[in-house]
Amino acid sequence: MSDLDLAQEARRLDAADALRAKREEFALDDHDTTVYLDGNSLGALPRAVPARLADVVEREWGRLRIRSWTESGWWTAPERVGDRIGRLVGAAPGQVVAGDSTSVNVFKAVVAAARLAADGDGGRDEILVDAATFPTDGYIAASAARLTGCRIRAVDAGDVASAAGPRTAVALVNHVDYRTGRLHDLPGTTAAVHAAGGRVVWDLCHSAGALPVALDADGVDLAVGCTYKYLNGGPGSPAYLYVRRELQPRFDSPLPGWNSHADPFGMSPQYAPADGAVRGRVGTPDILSLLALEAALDVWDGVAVEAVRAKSLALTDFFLRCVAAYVPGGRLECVTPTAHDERGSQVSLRCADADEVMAELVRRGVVGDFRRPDVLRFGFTPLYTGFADAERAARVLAEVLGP
Ligand SMILES: Cc1ncc(COP(=O)(O)O)c(C=O)c1O
Ligand SMILES: Nc1c(O)cccc1C(=O)C[C@H](N)C(=O)O
Repeated sequence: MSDLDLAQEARRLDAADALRAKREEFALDDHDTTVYLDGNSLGALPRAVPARLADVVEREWGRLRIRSWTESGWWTAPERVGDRIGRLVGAAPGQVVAGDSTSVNVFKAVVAAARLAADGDGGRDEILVDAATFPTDGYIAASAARLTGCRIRAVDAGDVASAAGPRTAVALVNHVDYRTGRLHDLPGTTAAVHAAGGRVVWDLCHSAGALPVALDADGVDLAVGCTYKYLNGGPGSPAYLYVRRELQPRFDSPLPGWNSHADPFGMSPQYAPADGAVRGRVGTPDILSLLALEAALDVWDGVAVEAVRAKSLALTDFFLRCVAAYVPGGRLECVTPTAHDERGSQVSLRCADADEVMAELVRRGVVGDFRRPDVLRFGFTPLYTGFADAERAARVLAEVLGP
């Protein structure tokens, strides 16, 4: 198909796109000159956030000051925002708490899961870790292992189900691989680890807000994720922790700060954990970031994650078609699976001199990112990425790679 045909098809697909209007809710005023395909690293700014943040600063902090902890709902914001995230990851209210970083929540979840296993039959001393994990998860799991007397075993995420055995305390797995964009089998892996008697912690950083996640329905024990990618919460916005309701009474946090106390203002020297998701809190929440995130989540009102997923797959399929049509064979290797049930919301292409290629793409207005040693990563955020963006990105990529 010629460039013209694909450009026309892109316009037709954009015109028929039910999510098209959502793009206007984001500050993407440079979209004539820039194609932003890095929402899997830092989501774009929802237009409503600056005014809300100004209100939080000027009125809630500036005028109400300390009263805002109660009158503006600051104190309960971690659970309130957690519930809104819960809707996007298939968690009924009361199981998700927003706060801290993903790294810190990985620590809480893995140590708590290892403690649960020790509580049970005691013979479990193995933490399985996705061998290709985003590094922070691996570092933290290794520290959690040292603290809990466990040992780490790294296995491919796809092999966790078969690797889980009588020694497995917990498996820490990424739902979508950050480098390749491979989507792992959450229901099957969770069921297999459970059948072996272990617990599973899922890292949802690259799936929440990009595809349906069914934490409750799939029986997940614990999950963590960030909110600055597909949830558009802003740089360093709070992460979240899901603790399945049945496990909450036995969730023994390794970071039992005063915010997780049953009576925080009792200021007791004895620790008594709160019930419910609150138990996952640590110290004072980062209110400015948390309330920016809360405002950012408004873009999800009236949006079904299933519709986002359908568009994500259509966008990534279309991008791959455009790349195949425009880029001469042999220049790129796609490392993202083409099967829909194995693909997240990104396309990763391996090529020579990928760092220089990405730098040139960015200079020409196509913003993706480069992951060492040789991966060009393009993230597709269906709430604001269109088919014409995908076509243009592929065309500019072909220009950069040359004949
Ligand atoms: C899978 C995954 N886990 C964790 C993180 C980062 O954790 P943190 O929010 O603590 O920086 C990222 C990205 O930064 C990630 O892609
Ligand atoms: N969290 C990030 C940051 O603070 C600076 C730059 C990038 C990031 C990222 O989120 C990287 C991302 N998790 C990745 O998948 O590569």
